Amino acid sequence: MAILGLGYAGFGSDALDDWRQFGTGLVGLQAIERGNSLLAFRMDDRKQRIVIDRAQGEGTRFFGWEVADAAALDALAARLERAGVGVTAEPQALADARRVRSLISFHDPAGNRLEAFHGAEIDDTPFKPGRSISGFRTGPQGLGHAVLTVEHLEPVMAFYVDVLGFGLSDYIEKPFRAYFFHVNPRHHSLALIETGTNGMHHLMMELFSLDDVGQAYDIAMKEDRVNVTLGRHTNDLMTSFYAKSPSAFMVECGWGGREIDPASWTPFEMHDGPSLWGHERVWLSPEDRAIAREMRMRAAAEGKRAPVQVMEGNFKLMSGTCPWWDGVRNN
Ligand SMILES: Cc1ccc(O)c(O)c1CC[C@@H]1C(=O)CC[C@]2(C)C(=O)CC[C@@H]12
Ligand SMILES: [Fe+2]
Repeated sequence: MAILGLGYAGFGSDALDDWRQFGTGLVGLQAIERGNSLLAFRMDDRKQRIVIDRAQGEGTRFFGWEVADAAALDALAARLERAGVGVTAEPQALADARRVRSLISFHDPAGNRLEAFHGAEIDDTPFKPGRSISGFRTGPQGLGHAVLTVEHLEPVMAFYVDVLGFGLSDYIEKPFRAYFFHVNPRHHSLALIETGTNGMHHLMMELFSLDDVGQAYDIAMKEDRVNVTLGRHTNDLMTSFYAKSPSAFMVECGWGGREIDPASWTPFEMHDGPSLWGHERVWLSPEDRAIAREMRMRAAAEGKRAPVQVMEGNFKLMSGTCPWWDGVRNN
């Protein structure tokens, strides 16, 4: 598959001070100041993973999809052009700003700006988290996942699957439509929810330790930023909560997501709802929260739970396959 992962993401926003505080103090990102207009965040050994740009309007966004090398980037550009998608070869100045060797840009059918790049720059100073956390699970799984809302699912899905080569992981048809797509062992790097409006729903970042998420939850509670309570998803088995970010989308802080084997994966329809437990939407009426809770508890009484192997996968990571772990642990 040409696309290896979600390498970076960027958002237009005026709220740089709020984003700095939110990113470092709640999520645990490392803030890098890039002049008056740009705030960059590191998550790992790369120079930047997320950028907030004051020069772009609130609501603008771009996603950086990673490919292996210059040949893969050329092949992807040719494939897009054959599919009738307009492709821009971006100048070196933008590649420098993105901290990559080279990139192209294009749009998905929902109007999201996509970039494809190779050669992410590695920083020569170790990642230094904004608060004491164990670190982010990135590497071959990319920065996390992005979830977009779309007016109509079909054309957007066709683009990601047929043109970009994303694989369908699973999907919900009722009571809403949501489709989950992978490009590597991360269960999904992209998901689409059909809401009738094209927009940004949330960005998920995965931490190495459940305590990192629990401690973020305490901070989010204190700052009144919890929008969806702590819970665990039925499909990627991620334990997470959703915080209100300073922009009009949520940030999901997660832990313990499963790995899949893209070569042997068969997509399926999810019939048991989005969560094994928790994930109450705080904006719902008490009555609607209770209805959703009843549904979860019925499934729980029937023994719905995650397999224990997921835990073993994470213990393996904790014994030192993460290159930036040692530098981070005692900060
Ligand atoms: C279903 C699901 C599995 C794994 C994820 O990382 C993930 O974000 C989701 C989405 C969960 C769910 C949804 O699909 C519809 C809108 C929901 C209810 C929210 O507003 C928060 C959780 C969202
Ligand atoms: Fe998510």
